[in-house]
Amino acid sequence: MLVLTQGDPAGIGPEITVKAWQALRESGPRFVFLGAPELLAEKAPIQVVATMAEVEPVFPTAIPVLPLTLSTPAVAGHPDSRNARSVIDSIARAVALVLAGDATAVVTNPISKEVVQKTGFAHPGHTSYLAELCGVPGQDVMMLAGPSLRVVPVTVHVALRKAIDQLSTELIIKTAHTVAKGLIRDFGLSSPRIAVAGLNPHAGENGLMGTEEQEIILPAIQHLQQEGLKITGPYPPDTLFTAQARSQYDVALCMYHDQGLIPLKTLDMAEGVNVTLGLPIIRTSPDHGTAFDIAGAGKADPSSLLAALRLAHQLSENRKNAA
Ligand SMILES: NC(=O)C1=CN([C@@H]2O[C@H](COP(=O)(O)OP(=O)(O)OC[C@H]3O[C@@H](n4cnc5c(N)ncnc54)[C@H](O)[C@@H]3O)[C@@H](O)[C@H]2O)C=CC1
Ligand SMILES: NCC(=O)COP(=O)(O)O
Repeated sequence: MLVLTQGDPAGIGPEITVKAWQALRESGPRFVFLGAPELLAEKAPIQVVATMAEVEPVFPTAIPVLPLTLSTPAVAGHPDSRNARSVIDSIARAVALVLAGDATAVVTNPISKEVVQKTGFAHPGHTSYLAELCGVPGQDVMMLAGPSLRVVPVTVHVALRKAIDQLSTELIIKTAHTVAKGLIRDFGLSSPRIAVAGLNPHAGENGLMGTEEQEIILPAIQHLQQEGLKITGPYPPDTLFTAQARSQYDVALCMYHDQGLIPLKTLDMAEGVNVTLGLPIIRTSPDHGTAFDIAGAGKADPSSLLAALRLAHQLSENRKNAA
């Protein structure tokens, strides 16, 4: 049984939750929504439950809801930081359910980083908060996975100037270790092929356009190769995502957020899934955000959430079988 968080109540989370339930109610995978019941109640049959034991038989006929309270009524498209507490509580309670063995994986609906950070939330998003909740702070790695491509940004939610400053040989090595372990254990790849992007145009062209490749990235690759990893690069970023290049690797290690997420969303926006590696639990999420601009309009596409629910189920089965 998966647990699906509320996400921002003013975003498209409630709408895609209902659409996902309509698609999965007969076939599964089954999930329980951990959020305010009124977000779904007008759009679909719901059943408020008190414990996880009640969830399973409810799913084919109603969305099972473990209830949370909002501080103020949600208005689609108009986020309100007074509801940030319930957004954060939903994530924390979902993780606790999985750690306790009452649910198999956490799937998160999108949150607004701006809204939660206004209330003092100290994390740039779910990913590092999940690691903290799981007792493994700093071990989290973000991976976006789609049918065409997997990407991992080595630096994530920081300004581009800071991302360049944050890049280090040690960070690349640590990230690659987590990626290789996750792809082997959860995705069933026996020897994942990792391609590493350069940072600069033409991957620096031998120092002509930047030295990070020679000073930071190449030493990490050489170290990891000596450990036996199938890792190559640094490759010029502009040709790393062609169909021919993608056929040569299982995951691309990217030096900053948009270097990886632009190709991923361009190729796979509808079916892209955000997976957190490095945790003792499985967590997935749609690749998109809160989409406040279309919230409440009935236009939201549930495909990425559906892919996230299906992948969470598959990964938890893989992990169970591997154990
Ligand atoms: N996992 C998460 O919690 C994520 C949260 N965010 C947050 O979401 C907020 C908005 O971010 P944006 O950059 O505007 O990205 P966004 O993904 O929310 O929206 C970008 C564009 O794509 C459209 N779109 C997104 N998902 C769609 C769907 N399922 N169906 C139809 N159209 C869809 C939107 O209408 C908008 O035009 C920010 O606060 C950001 O931090 C962004 C990405 C992931
Ligand atoms: N760009 C990906 C994103 O914003 C998701 O972040 P997180 O909330 O999963 O950490």
